[in-house]
Order: sequence, then structure tokens, then C-alpha cells
Amino acid sequence: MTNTFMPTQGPLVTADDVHKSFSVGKRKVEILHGVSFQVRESEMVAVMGPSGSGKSTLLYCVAGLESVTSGRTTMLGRDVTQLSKADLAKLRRREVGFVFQSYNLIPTLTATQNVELPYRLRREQPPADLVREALQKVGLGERLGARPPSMSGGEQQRVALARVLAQRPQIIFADEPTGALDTRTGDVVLEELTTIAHSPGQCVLVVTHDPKVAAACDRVLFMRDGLLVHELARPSVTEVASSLAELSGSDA
Ligand SMILES: Nc1ncnc2c1ncn2[C@@H]1O[C@H](COP(=O)(O)OP(=O)(O)OP(=O)(O)O)[C@@H](O)[C@H]1O
Repeated sequence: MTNTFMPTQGPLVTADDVHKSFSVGKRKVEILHGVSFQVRESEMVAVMGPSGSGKSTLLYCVAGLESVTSGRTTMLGRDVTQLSKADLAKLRRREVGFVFQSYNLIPTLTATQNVELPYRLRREQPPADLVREALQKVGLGERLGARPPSMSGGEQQRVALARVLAQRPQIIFADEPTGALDTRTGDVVLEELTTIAHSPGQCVLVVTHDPKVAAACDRVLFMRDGLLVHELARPSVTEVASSLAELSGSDA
């Protein structure tokens, strides 16, 4: 098996009839009931839906952080369900970035060291200017030496974003990237993600409850009860909000 990840002509991320069950006591509970979609190059795609509809589970499955029960997922044309653990780790380390609230931040490392980490794992010298610039961009210029336990959820989220900005991975997965942020910082984060997504060879898949984030995306996929049930292309905030209200069966 080759260890180099060649540019792919097709979609950067795919899910094909993905099912996911969890064991709860002696019972198996199916959370995803056959989900299929694609994210292409230069696309930013949002997944929305009521709480508990399976959005995060879907994100974890396509990112290869959870195994699927059946079906297939691919990243950069590689079948994730067939990759060895080592090859999956290598693919993620090189080409995939995560903007999750606390995912993968090492508590004993400073913000700067956390942003440098992917470089060090690849035995590369971290570019100091790029790392500092990324942390400044997300408003953490004064917190370079802070460690995650002394940071708020929003600050940790921004360290994860800075890591992505300093890396420019081809695929970015984001879970509620603006959830813990004030409006101004949330706008900065959204702008950065949109810029990356629309760059050649890159894409972003984001799970969000925020209609403003969804309205910044090229497509919005709506989930209910573990299925994709609706899709909008380049919607307005109002269109997103009314689709959500319809799905939730409320006027909210
Ligand atoms: N590891 C697990 N074991 C058992 N059940 C789980 C597990 N992870 C998620 N679930 C269940 O799967 C369902 C979907 O959860 P998920 O977090 O994917 O939903 P979500 O749409 O992201 O929700 P929210 O918007 O509230 O974050 C929920 O009922 C949840 O309790």
C-alpha cells in the first residue's frame, strides 16, 4: 500500500450508504440508517438537524474517528473502511484538520506547541511565523503560552482553528466551530473557514446549529432521525431557519 496521498479528481469526502449502530447495554441502537453524500473540492458543506439526529456521529464516521457498521466512506479517494489504523492515522495527520471544541489538544502543551504538534508528529520543523500568525488571526496573540486547562472552551476551539490555519489540510471537519464564540470572533472563524474551503484542493464539512454558518456554505444537508432528508444550495439565513423549523416540527 502506498503512503503518498495523490490529488484526487473526484470528491474529497464521500459517504455511501453509511449505517452506524451503538451498543447500549445488550441492545444495538442504529443511529445512522444509510447516509450518502459527497463533498467536492472548494466546497463548504453544512450538516444541520435537530439535536440527536446523528450529525456528530456522521461527522465522526466520515472522519474515520468512528468505524461504520456498514457502508463506505472515502477521503481523497481512499476507502477509509479499508485503511489500516496506521495508514488512516497518516492520512489524517497529513491531510485532515479538526476544529472540535476539545478534540486532540494536549493539556500539557501550550497553545503554540499544540499548533506546532502536527509538524512535530511528521518530524518537520514548525514554521514559527506561520504558527504565530495563525494564533494571532484567531485572537490568541496574547495567549501563546497558555495551556488548554486554563483556557475557555471558545479559546480551545480557536487553538484548534489556528492549527488548521497553520496546516492548511485538504479536508477540514468542524463541529460547532462558532458555538462557544462571541459574535465577532465567530465571524472571524467563519470567514477563515470559508476562505480555506474555497481554495483549490480543499474543502470543509461543518456540523452546526447556527443558520448564519449554514448560510455561508455552498450546500446544507439536513438530517432527521439518522437520515439526510433535505438539501439546500447557497441558502439564505431565513431559508435555513425555516427548513430547520419544519424539520423540528415547530415554528421556532
Ligand atoms: N457512543 C455512543 N453510544 C451510544 N449512543 C450514542 C453514542 N454516541 C451518540 N449516541 C446517540 O446517538 C444519537 C445521535 O447523537 P449525535 O451526537 O450524533 O447527535 P447530534 O445530531 O450531533 O446531536 P446534537 O445536536 O445534540 O449534538 C443520540 O441519541 C446519542 O445519544
